[in-house]
Amino acid sequence: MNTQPIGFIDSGVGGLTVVKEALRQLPNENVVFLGDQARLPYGPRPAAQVRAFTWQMVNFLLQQQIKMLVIACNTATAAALPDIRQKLNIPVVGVIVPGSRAAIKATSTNHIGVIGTEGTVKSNAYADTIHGKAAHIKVTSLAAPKFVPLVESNEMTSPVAKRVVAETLQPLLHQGIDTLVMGCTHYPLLRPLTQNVMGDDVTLIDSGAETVSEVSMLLDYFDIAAGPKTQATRVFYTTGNAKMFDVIAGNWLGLKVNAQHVTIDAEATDHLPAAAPQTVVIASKNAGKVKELAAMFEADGLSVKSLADFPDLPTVPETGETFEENARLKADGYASALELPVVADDSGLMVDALDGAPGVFSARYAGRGHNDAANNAKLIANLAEVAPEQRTATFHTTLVFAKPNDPDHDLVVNGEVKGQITGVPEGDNGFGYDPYFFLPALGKTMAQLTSSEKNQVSHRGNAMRALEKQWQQWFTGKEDAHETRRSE
Ligand SMILES: O=c1nc[nH]c2c1ncn2[C@H]1C[C@H](O)[C@@H](COP(=O)(O)OP(=O)(O)OP(=O)(O)O)O1
Ligand SMILES: [Mg+2]
Repeated sequence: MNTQPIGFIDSGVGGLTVVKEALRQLPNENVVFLGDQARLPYGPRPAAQVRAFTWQMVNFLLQQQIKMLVIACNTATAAALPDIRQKLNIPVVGVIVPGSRAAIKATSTNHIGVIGTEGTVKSNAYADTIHGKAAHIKVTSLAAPKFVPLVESNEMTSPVAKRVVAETLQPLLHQGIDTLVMGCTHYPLLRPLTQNVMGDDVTLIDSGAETVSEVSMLLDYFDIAAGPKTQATRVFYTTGNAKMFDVIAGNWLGLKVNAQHVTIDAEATDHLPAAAPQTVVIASKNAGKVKELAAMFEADGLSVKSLADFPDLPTVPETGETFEENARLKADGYASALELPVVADDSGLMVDALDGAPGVFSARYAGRGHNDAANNAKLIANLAEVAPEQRTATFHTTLVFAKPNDPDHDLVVNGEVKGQITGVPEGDNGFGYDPYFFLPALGKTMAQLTSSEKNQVSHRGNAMRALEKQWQQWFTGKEDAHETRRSE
């Protein structure tokens, strides 16, 4: 008989779904739980950082003399389980193998769906585990990054939750999936909504609950179970707000919970970057711009969305008088509407002989509506009397990167390229004024360049290179105020 506690760790309250199952299946066991809510969510963080945070939690629980460790977090299991298991001399259990095993047992169509955080999906841990045991099974994985914030804000049953769950799960419907792994310990708190969307014929696998069966078996195997006479204790720690934790944990476990707030080794984590986004939304309706910016962001390893992915979003009007004002309006407006980090571009052509026109009015030079042909015709007409050597012009781009609801900390960069306006258009690539914008150094118009050649010399490419130097640091909140303050 061993009355030392079993330790559970998670990024937040999600691990409580595992604890709940442990209280049910193993009522004699003492339990100590640590949720790292101060640094939640783990899902979007780089694996190396998740590993570092997980080790800090482990070290905290080792001081509580735990006899077994349960990593009640899929993201942490995917990133850190092998390393931790190898270095500790107590049994260490993760959630991915038990969840995979249960899913294989449940499926009869041999098509399993997996929902998880970006980190878990990216690690491919479920697909690899399932295929390692049963290669013939098809696994379709989907990141559901919006689920964790819903649970942590105690929004499990709100209309917002209902809409988010329905929208997120849409891609998994009508594919023959008969088993869905809830591959994040937060997700069972959204189980009723999830079941409703997937339909009653789909078996939902609660990886956490399956994990407790494994814990139970290992307690017997190592002969370290607590005896029947134990007066079991349950101790809860959070690195975040203890009151909020008590509310969610109390409701979920049906217990009076009195969590203690703890700080775990914050000093050691100071140098670590906060989570950088893995997806950027390019807040533009111009397919030409989106294509160019997407190519550059994708080369940096980010996935890209554009406003075309959010067709119902109202258009943000460009009422500013400068490129920067308009780019800020678009970036701030769309970032708040989408609750996501976005990049906006405001750009245009400035012709010296026309005193900088069309400038910020480039898109509507010939009137409202985006008609490149009409804009170009007006440009050429206005330059009819201007000699070729006086047709010098500049393309300008202002890019603004914005976080949701934080317009005072936008990251603003500019890029330009100089050229000449030709009388005869050349080339079919690019968009807008490209066929008339001649680059003397290359002997070609912008429309005669491939998109990657254009990115190497263009105003947008130059702005993007300035952005690449700064955005990671800016995103993690350690930006240099000079680079981000309003430049007017
Ligand atoms: O590389 C370029 N090559 C050719 N033309 C370009 C370029 N870059 C901007 N332009 C022109 C197109 C448009 O006439 C105006 C931008 O207007 P601007 O409001 O920033 O963009 P937009 O309305 O087309 O899309 P959105 O506001 O949704 O990003 O300058
Ligand atoms: Mg526009």
